[in-house]
Amino acid sequence: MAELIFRTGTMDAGKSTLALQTNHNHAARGRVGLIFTTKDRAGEAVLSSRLGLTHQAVEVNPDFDFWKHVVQSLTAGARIDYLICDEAQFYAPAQIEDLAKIVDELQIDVFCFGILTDFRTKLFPGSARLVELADRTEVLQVEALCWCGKKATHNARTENGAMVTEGDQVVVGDVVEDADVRVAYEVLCRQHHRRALTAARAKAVSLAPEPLPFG
Ligand SMILES: Nc1ncnc2c1ncn2[C@@H]1O[C@H](COP(=O)(O)OP(=O)(O)O)[C@@H](O)[C@H]1O
Ligand SMILES: Cc1cn([C@H]2C[C@H](O)[C@@H](COP(=O)(O)O)O2)c(=O)[nH]c1=O
Repeated sequence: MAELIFRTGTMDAGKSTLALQTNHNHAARGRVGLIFTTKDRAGEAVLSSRLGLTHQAVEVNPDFDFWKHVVQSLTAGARIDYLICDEAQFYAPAQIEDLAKIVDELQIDVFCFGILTDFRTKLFPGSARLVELADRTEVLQVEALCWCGKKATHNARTENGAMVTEGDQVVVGDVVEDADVRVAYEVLCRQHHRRALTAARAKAVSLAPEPLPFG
């Protein structure tokens, strides 16, 4: 039976790497797959991992029709055993529903990869629909860490080095600790996300001079 699988984790957890490994492992056994992504940091129509691997992909725009694309390919004689779908948090809920239909009606495995929540800790609509529809939702085993050493569970957005909790849900960016980068991201544990305590702020606080003792 084909399956819809959602593999999730914070930013920088290794999702795109796993997407490329999944493709490699299936292709190595003679299975034929299609690769999709959207808004990858490396540019349009490319799936990139921070480990340096990249693969050409179909860019999923808001009006992209998965069902039509797959049915047209099959009708033209192509073989499709599986789909790899990266940055799936950005897909529209209707596109996720089409992926579920592809699994059920065409018996094609669909492997989705993406983050669950945004910088405000709110679910992305695409990820919410995946959690609702997937046969399995798996959290990546390789854990990204908060600066304190605990497992990172949340994605923080920084603007000019300071954590923000307001703004557009979608802003493409990377995890970098550099106050000169206008918009960046940092993974944190819940406690430090709640307190807006990023690595830079924690360092600044720990370097602040001790107040003079009174009396
Ligand atoms: N120089 C490096 N050496 C070893 N591993 C690295 C290096 N740079 C990045 N990584 C690994 O790559 C992971 C990020 O991979 P990536 O697939 O781009 O993440 P995601 O798609 O989840 O944002 C990091 O968590 C780390 O494990
Ligand atoms: C938290 C958050 C992230 N994004 C963007 C930033 C990146 O371009 C991607 C995540 O990519 P990764 O491969 O998982 O590192 O999502 C965003 O647009 N809004 C957010 O709130």
